[in-house]
Amino acid sequence: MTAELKALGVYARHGSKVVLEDVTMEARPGAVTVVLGPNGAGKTTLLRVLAGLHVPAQGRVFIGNRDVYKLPRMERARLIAYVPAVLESPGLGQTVEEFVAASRYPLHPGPRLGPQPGDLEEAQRQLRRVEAEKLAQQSLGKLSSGEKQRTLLAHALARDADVLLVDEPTSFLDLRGRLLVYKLLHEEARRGRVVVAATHDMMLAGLYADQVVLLSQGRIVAQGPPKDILHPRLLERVFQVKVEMTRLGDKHIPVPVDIT
Ligand SMILES: Nc1ncnc2c1ncn2[C@@H]1O[C@H](COP(=O)(O)OP(=O)(O)OP(=O)(O)O)[C@@H](O)[C@H]1O
Repeated sequence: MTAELKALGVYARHGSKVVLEDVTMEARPGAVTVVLGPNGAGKTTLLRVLAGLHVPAQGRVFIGNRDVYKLPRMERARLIAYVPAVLESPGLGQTVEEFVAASRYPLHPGPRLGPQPGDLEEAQRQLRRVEAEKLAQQSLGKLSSGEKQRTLLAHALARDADVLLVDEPTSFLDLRGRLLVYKLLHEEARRGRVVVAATHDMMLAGLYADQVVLLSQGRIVAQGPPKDILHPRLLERVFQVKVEMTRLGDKHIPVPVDIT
């Protein structure tokens, strides 16, 4: 059973600029936690801090009682899969299938010897899940933005990690792709993983979040279940837009209708 992911009193900087201040949050297994905030709020930095990729200036990050920054690198890679918002890989000569399979290297002890038995099959399985199986033999450098985004998610899913951290996972996707990705994130959560997704889209948060962490100017403004956090007054203050609520089944969805 996966343990919860916790940030305690985290401060983070880029150079001399402090971009996260006193962030304390928890993401529990079984739930999709959405980090919601406008451009520049610190979402990417927070996800990278949680992933063990951006050392906090202060504070700590734990999976259960294990300090993420004290884990050996390969063990951390086995535990945490991080999906950046954009693919900036130097290995653009690789095929999509090779790239996705390479995500499984941390699962195999010893030197890197190329794909191990089962890795390519797992890559193909994850490419099918993101509806990108036709891309398997294409060069990574020749994909559209949306195709790259699907490939990045398949890459993370192939790691089979306890913790899945995804940064703006649907920014380049068509409507079916968006619905598919959040469906997959819920499937992963239901399998007992910790799933954290960052977005600036309050409607997506209303539709898909089990928990919301609302971030503004590097600080957490509120966190909890969507029904407690996604209130027009709070959202209007953070996003500086006028918000109306609409109902969809048992969900209350915030809809931005104008700028303020
Ligand atoms: N490499 C960097 N060097 C200096 N400042 C940075 C760097 N990366 C981010 N920042 C600054 O840190 C702050 C938080 O950035 P971050 O990318 O974490 O925000 P975000 O909420 O993910 O934004 P967006 O929604 O626009 O992607 C911003 O003010 C940004 O200008």
